[in-house]
Amino acid sequence: MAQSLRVGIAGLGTVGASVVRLLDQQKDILAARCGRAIVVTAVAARDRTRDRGIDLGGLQWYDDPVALADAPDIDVFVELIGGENGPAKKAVETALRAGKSVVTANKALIAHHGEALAHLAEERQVALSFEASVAGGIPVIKTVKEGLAGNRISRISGILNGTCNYILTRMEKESLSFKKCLKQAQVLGYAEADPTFDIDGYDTAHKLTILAALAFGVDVNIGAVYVEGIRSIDAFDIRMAKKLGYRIKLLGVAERSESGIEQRVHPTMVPDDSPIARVMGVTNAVNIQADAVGELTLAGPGAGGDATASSVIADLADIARGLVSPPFGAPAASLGRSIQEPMQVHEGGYYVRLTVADQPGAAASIVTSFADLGISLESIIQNRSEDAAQLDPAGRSGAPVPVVVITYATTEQAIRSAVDKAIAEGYVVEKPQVIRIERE
Ligand SMILES: NC(=O)C1=CN([C@@H]2O[C@H](COP(=O)(O)OP(=O)(O)OC[C@H]3O[C@@H](n4cnc5c(N)ncnc54)[C@H](O)[C@@H]3O)[C@@H](O)[C@H]2O)C=CC1
Ligand SMILES: N[C@@H](CC=O)C(=O)O
Ligand code: NA
Repeated sequence: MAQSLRVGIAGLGTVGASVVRLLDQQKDILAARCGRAIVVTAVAARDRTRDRGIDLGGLQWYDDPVALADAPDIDVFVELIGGENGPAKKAVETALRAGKSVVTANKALIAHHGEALAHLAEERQVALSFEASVAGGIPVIKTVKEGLAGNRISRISGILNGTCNYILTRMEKESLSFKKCLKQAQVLGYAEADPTFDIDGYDTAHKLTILAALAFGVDVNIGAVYVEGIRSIDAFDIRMAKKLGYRIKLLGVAERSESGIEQRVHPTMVPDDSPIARVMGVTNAVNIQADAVGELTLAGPGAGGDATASSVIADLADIARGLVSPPFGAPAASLGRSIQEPMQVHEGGYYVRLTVADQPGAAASIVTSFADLGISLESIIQNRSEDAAQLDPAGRSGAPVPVVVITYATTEQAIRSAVDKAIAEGYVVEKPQVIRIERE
């Protein structure tokens, strides 16, 4: 059998520990498939004493991941530390400069520095692989880069953050608080070290921009993504969505338009009988629309140690087989500038919740504000329903009342103007809630 592939792993947290354990557990199957063994020979981690439930005996230990990245006795450097800059970036650059292939699960790093790192990898003719960085265990990067190489992709969208989908699912199904669900996602190892990346939508944006670069052959441009997270979604919106026949999901959507590429991340109401609405818990789903294959949907675990390790190991297997290709499919120098569609031109339906003082004329002023902007309303819900009563259980007269407006397709610009106009009328007493609706 050919020489073993010697792997150095930096970061032995949720994903790193799973990679070490799974590489050992699957060593025979991997050796048979790759024609050579894949062996962890060295690690870099901060705490030598922590019990990670894995056998680290006999491995060389580095305190500094950059020193590991430069070590002459590893062939591949695996970065599982995380973070856009700091030691992760320095170590990955060091490994690539030293002519070593790199595998990483770090979407923040790739979304911010992917192009520069791809140039470096291509110059040195080594691999820079990041299957684990998007949708955890789903082999979506391989699918787009290899499986769909003969397609022109028009749209790629989906649920790309396990933590947010887990939170929204448990809030809906078990009426748990946002805070409690987030805490549980952290305990299960789904959330980022700083979970604001999850709940404020940036993690989804990182993943989306990586997919957009692969799908459309454009630069990795995180600045081009419109981002909103799920922090403002509350139990009332979840219940209203259900009543109206929708479910709320955090979606990432990258789509070609006539004038550019739209990249957006925001909570979205989807029909509750649609396939995307049925994706629950930590599961992610990616829908791809392409000219030859038509439509394709991949679903599977989007986070968690073993599921993510599965993708890291798939990248290592490719490297063990000697497969090296440009990190973004096309050579980095050929990636075109993406022309970002401004969010204001986005068209679709909207859910708008305006909490107003319970006074005569309040609801009528909202209807007028929307009508003045030419927005057609599918429905307006403003009676003192049980939902309103829950906001104000005493049912006091004059207490704030939520007025929910569902619109037919209109533009983001029109909605923003209508909401501003409604606020200017003086009845609105809380920050409005605006959720986009995807009806198909
Ligand atoms: N947890 C998940 O489900 C998924 C995580 N990822 C990504 O994988 C990467 C790792 O994530 P997790 O394992 O969840 O994080 P984690 O926080 O559990 O593990 C990171 C480890 O890196 C260590 N570390 C920090 N600085 C270091 C340094 N200078 N030298 C050596 N080790 C250092 C930390 O002590 C920690 O043990 C991140 O980029 C994350 O975004 C990607 C997909 C899924
Ligand atoms: N925090 C991320 C981990 C995987 O990428 C998520 O919840 O999806
Ligand atoms: Na993946």
